[in-house]
Amino acid sequence: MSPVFGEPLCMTDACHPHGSPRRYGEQPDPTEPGGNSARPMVQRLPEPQDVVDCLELGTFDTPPYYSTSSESFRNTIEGYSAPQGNYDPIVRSLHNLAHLFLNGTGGQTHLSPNDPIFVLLHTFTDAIFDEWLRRHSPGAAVYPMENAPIGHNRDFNMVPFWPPVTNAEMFVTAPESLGYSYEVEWPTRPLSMTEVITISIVGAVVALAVICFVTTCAVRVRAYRSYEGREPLLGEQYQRYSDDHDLRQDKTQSVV
Ligand SMILES: O=C1C=c2cc(C(=O)O)[nH]c2=CC1=O
Repeated sequence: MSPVFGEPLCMTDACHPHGSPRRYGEQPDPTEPGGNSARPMVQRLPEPQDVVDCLELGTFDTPPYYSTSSESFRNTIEGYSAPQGNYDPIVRSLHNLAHLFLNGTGGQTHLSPNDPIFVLLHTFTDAIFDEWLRRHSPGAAVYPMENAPIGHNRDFNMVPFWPPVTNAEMFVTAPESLGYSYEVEWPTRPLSMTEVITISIVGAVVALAVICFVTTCAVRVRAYRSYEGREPLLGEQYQRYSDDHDLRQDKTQSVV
């Protein structure tokens, strides 16, 4: 039976042992082991603008280095903050929002890797992280040295990788250090009103300067052309005042 949107969902463990809502009386769908193949819990996916916003966050992580961190790129890309970085307990964005939209198997932490789309979602999330590192290295790209949850300080080994690899060793841009790169056309931020006004004013001033320059050149060329061919008042045959003056001085000296 196909699910009917808008019907009440059972939200108790008695109805859905894996913790996902299923309609009363509905049998688990073997192709959806997570259940909850009815209406998604959220009605929208992340937007390109959300990616633009989170890429602008200037700090990798902030205390308490947890899912409650505010103005933290890590917590924002994870999806516990608004895309602009402010933490709000009811907000789900970016990676988490995509998981919740997937619903069913892809929407539950302990099952989501079974959904093939998991790889695409996490690869794209890593591509955003790689782009953030590229844009903010080395200034803002600082991994917490201490006080992060266990296993998440800078020099701690990442669990469960073997041979051991520290968080710091993976806090590097992929093309330079890991031997792969992502081919993504990143969305761009639309200009703010202030930027539009500033660009318009600068453009107008530059245009005015060009017009003034061209007009001045044209007037000078015209003046020069109208001067050409006219007889100068003082021709070459006339002695200049300074020559005349020098001559007279010489004469005076010889008399004396
Ligand atoms: O598989 C996952 C499912 C998730 C659900 C949330 C949530 O924000 O409620 N976050 C998730 C991460 C997952 O990896």
